[in-house]
Amino acid sequence: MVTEAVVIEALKRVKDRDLNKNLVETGGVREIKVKEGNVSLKIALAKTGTAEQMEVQQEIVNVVKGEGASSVGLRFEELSDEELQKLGGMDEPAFQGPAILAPNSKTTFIAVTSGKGGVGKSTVSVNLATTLARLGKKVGIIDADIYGFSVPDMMGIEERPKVIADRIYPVERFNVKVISMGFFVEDNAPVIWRGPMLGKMLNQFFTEVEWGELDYLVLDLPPGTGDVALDLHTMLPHSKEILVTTPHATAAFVAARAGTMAIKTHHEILGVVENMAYFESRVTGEKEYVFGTGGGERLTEELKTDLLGQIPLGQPEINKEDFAPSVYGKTHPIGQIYEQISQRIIEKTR
Ligand SMILES: Nc1ncnc2c1ncn2[C@@H]1O[C@H](COP(=O)(O)OP(=O)(O)OP(=O)(O)O)[C@@H](O)[C@H]1O
Repeated sequence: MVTEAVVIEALKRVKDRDLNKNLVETGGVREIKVKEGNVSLKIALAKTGTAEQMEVQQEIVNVVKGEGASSVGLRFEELSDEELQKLGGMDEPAFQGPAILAPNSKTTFIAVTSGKGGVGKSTVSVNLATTLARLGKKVGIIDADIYGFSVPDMMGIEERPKVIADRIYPVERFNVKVISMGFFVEDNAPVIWRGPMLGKMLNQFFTEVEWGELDYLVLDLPPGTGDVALDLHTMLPHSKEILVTTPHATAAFVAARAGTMAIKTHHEILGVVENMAYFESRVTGEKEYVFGTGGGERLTEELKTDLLGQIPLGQPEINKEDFAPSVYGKTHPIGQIYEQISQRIIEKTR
């Protein structure tokens, strides 16, 4: 005959899915009434209104009927916060993805974005990556600018990544591990990318590339607020953003839109880099504001963030032995500015 004691024993065989403990252990059996084979129960779970609740419900009915009950009535409620705390909180579902994306990953993701093309986003990405590495950090860069992958050329990379046993090994240059969409495209052919393809490609860069341990992974994103930027926001909820703009009012205005998306998706904006900020005459030292002034400042005000630095117009020295057309050396005045910006980034991401 079904009794209260029998029902309790049966409920020990049913687990609260979120706590991985049986309903008696969790204190979730709130009420048991047994009357002429009819059992009525009130059960508290960590979470209700979920698919797991439906499973638990079915399992309770099965085990109690298995003990001879002719009917089982059920009501549910949630365990209190204090009870949950005493039970050590809910079991986090085990992370399934690549190590670099795991919640305990030590890698800081820095997405470099701009509103408009041609403002120097790739140049800034490459130089931040190389100076962060120069300052002793373990750094990787993903050239995700599928409309204009330029990072390999800018860094003077001619080789391709090695593939060993289905794992992709990034190319190393100036102590930065580099992966670019350009490595996987034949003969610089134009590519028509559709949204889902872009997301897949990016996902592969996280799952199939052997990054090793990284302090920073810099992402050179396509300009604007398109598919890739959106995918990335979902894929990397903790990534931090740097916005690149020129001093021109229009560039700053468009960049603000990209920044607003970061805010909406709860991404921290590390700050703004104003590129092509001025031209400094080597002869007189006088500064000319060729593209106007104030774009970077206006953007920082709008997004309530910091101006990380202003980079003047200027080309790197050409070094024939170690050719990299867009990487400013340690002693170049612009290289020094990048070093200061990198130092600020390190401070802000400690
Ligand atoms: N501070 C600078 N001084 C002089 N030239 C610069 C500077 N910054 C960038 N450039 C040049 O401007 C051009 C555009 O730069 P870059 O490709 O980095 O821009 P981008 O915003 O990434 O463009 P896209 O979105 O089209 O890829 C390049 O030829 C680059 O060498």
